Amino acid sequence: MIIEVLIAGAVALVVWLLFFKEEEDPLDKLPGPKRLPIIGNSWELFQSPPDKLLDVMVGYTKQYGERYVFKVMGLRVLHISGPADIEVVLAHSKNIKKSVPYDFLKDWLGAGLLLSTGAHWHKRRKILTPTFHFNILKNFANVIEEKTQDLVKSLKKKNGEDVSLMPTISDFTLFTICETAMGTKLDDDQTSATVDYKNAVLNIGMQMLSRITRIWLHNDFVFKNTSRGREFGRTLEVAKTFADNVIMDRKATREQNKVSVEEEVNDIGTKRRLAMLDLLLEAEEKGQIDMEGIRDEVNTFMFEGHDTTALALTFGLMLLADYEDVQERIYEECQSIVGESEHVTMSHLADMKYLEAVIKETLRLYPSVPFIGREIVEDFKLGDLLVKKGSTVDVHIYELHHREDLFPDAEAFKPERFLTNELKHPYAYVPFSAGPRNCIGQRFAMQEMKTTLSEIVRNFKLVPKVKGARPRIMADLVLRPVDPIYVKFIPRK
Ligand code: HEM
Repeated sequence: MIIEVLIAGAVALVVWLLFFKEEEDPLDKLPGPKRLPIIGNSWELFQSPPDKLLDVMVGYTKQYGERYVFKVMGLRVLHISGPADIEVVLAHSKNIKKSVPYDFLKDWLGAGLLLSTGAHWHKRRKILTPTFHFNILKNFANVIEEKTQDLVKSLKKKNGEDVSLMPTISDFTLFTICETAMGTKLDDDQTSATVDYKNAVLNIGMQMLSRITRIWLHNDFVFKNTSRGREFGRTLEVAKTFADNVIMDRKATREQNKVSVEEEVNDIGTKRRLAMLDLLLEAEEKGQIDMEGIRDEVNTFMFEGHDTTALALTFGLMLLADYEDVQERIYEECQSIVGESEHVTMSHLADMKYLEAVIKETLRLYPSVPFIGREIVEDFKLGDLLVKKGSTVDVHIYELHHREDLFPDAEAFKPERFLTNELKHPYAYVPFSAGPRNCIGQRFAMQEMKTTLSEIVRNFKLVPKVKGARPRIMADLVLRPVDPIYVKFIPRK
């Protein structure tokens, strides 16, 4: 470790002496932790334990306000948490390039939708957008409902014992994204592969965080030749092999059944399942995407499509267990809409306004994606402040959602605040981001979360292990509980 630090220091000094002549920049006038010559705030970054980065960032926002600058070597990172600034950044049509830390994922997610930029991103977004069209989501409804029924059955078998939420729920969301978007059923005999995949995703997040804090590992060549880099490579292989198997499985099914996307779209209402992966495989046949591109998208959607919703559901169930009155109100809403009907349908879901408010409030308090980073490719202005090309902007969704001026009594769980749809600013609430790079899967996510929570509340009363207990949280790619969360699911009579 000491050697790594000394090498980093020596390299930084040589680079600075040889090439560096800092230009003046309006961002330098903004507050922030004291920036040292050459290294800026790299030392603070290095000193922050990766699992405490969220706390450190929240602390800086409290200390310096809604705009502060953190400098990593010569790179100025502007951190913002005010809705007006966030609107300008997220709505910008040119500044859609992701920031440096996202590059650390490129050996995993490649040029998939989350990481790509420019014309490549536009082309992919156009191919993939139809996958989340209302009619296709309607087609997914059967699968989501079926998976939810499986979850309810497995929770009933627990006989009211404490259930650790995250592993249980992330199995459910992983199985659901595989069976809907990928058209691949994960059989029980794949359980160990599923666990390996989920652990790999967790490790990737942690490894990425520790790389962020060690700036000498930002360089790919250096990183790949360290033990951390080699370990990271092995972890990626586990995640990528899982995705490859899903692709092979769907390819084999298509070849056996001669599945066609056209046929399946026309078959809405039947049990046939249309998959995003089919759309990609058809695009491959038309020469619009190659196999590597498909792999990148499958890795991207499998990660984005299961981890984000698992976290939102986990935090949501934790809050419901604590707030019996909220559970009862959801139950009554479900009874009045669904009645004794066996299954929840899309039109039932559309009427569940209170449940929707509960989900929104959960995502306000615990946004699955707490930060978004952009590398600025074109100068732009935030009011009077010029933000120059080459800087980075970090959008702090977490702090935005916790502002007292936007959400009075901000730390309290109050779903009613979303019943009136009156936000104090159109960008006060952006759990799915906004603008051109907003979340492509948000309607899918809402459908899945509504189906799951309504079925769970229809079937169980939720009881917390310890009332009012809250886990410590951390942010890697997503916002995670550090401690396990346990809830009892007591079957309703
Ligand atoms: C509660 C659930 C979810 C939340 C809170 C969420 C949030 C977000 C956010 C904030 C972004 C912007 C990230 C950035 O700019 O760096 C994003 C992008 C994305 N999300 Fe989601 N997401 C959720 C569920 C899903 C699901 C279910 C899918 C897929 C089925 C998905 C697929 C994606 C993809 C592919 C992108 C990149 C879009 C692009 O850049 O064009 N997400 N999501």
